[in-house]
Amino acid sequence: VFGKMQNFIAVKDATTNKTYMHTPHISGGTTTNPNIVGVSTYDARRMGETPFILLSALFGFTGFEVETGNSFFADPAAVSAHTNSMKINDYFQKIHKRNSLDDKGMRLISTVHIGSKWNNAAWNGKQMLYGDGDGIILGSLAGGLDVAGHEMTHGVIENTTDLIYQDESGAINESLADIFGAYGEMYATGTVDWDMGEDIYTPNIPGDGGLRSLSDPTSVRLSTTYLPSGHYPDHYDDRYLGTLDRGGVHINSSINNKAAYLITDGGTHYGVTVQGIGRTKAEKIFYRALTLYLTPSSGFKDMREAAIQASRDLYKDRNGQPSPETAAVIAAYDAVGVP
Ligand SMILES: CC(C)[C@H](Cc1cn(Cc2ccc(C(=O)O)cc2)nn1)C(=O)N[C@@H](CCCCN)C(=O)O
Ligand SMILES: [Ca+2]
Ligand SMILES: [Zn+2]
Repeated sequence: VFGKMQNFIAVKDATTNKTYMHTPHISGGTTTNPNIVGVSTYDARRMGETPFILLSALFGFTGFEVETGNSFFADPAAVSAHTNSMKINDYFQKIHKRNSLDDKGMRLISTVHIGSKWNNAAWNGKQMLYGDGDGIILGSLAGGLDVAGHEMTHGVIENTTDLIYQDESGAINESLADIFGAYGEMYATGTVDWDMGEDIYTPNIPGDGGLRSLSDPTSVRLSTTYLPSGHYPDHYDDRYLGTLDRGGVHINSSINNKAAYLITDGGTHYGVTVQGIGRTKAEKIFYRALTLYLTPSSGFKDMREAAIQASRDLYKDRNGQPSPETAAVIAAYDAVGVP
């Protein structure tokens, strides 16, 4: 689960005489202009999410130096957060030619051990935060490569379309975070996996999937944080219309997640058959839709139109007929009932 020891540099801070992890990471980019993206990982020493985010906003606090000491075994949560951020950055660099989260080479900052047994991870507008989990429902969230991808994609979204984190635009924001979290993990591991957080979910129960499923959202019970019961929806007609979870941003995201799954791997859903086009095409369509066509208030219908237009740009219609790629996008959004 935890990142293996990687060749990161343990930097000794002369003043505190403590070492912490810092990696001037050369990632991707062109041979003539390698983009050096700094990577720094810190320890919150169980400071709660709220006080941490407050200190971060007020003083730019990032946490304390990671105690690596001279022991060979550094803090595994810190190692995982550190190396996972590098892997996801490589994904955006190599696949989408994006130079870090802001496309300007911004430093990748992670802080681990947020809160006490905190069953969550978050993006605070500036960096990734990881809880240790309670060891029952979740293990250390830094161990999830798709979790890092999810949080870092929030950073990409904030630096591109900045979808309003509420109701339908919030659900699209959440969905794109799950989608690029999944794509980034699949790219880095070379294996297909449509679960979110499977590496950290119920650490004592192997093989029971993750917190959310992109391939079959209804197969996972809704997490108690967002709704007391029920399942994630896989059709627009079943979308949540209440006020919990900022209007169901982590609930209705599953509708667009299902569409992305169908576009990528294909399938028949509520009687509509989609011929999948594979991740290498689907990820380009979603990235282009996010960066060129979506706006902050975009909802599901806009997401459908943006994906169709992005696909048409990349995979031209032929004699008036949509390409197989565009046909897949249209069929997938038909299948999940987005008009
Ligand atoms: C990225 C992903 C691993 C994480 C998943 C997550 C974690 N939680 C808390 C949680 C976990 C497990 C349960 C359960 O009963 O089984 C309930 C709630 N709810 N969702 C997640 O989705 N976090 C949110 C955090 C939102 C902001 C937190 N203030 C996000 O990044 O959007
Ligand atoms: Ca996964
Ligand atoms: Zn999220």
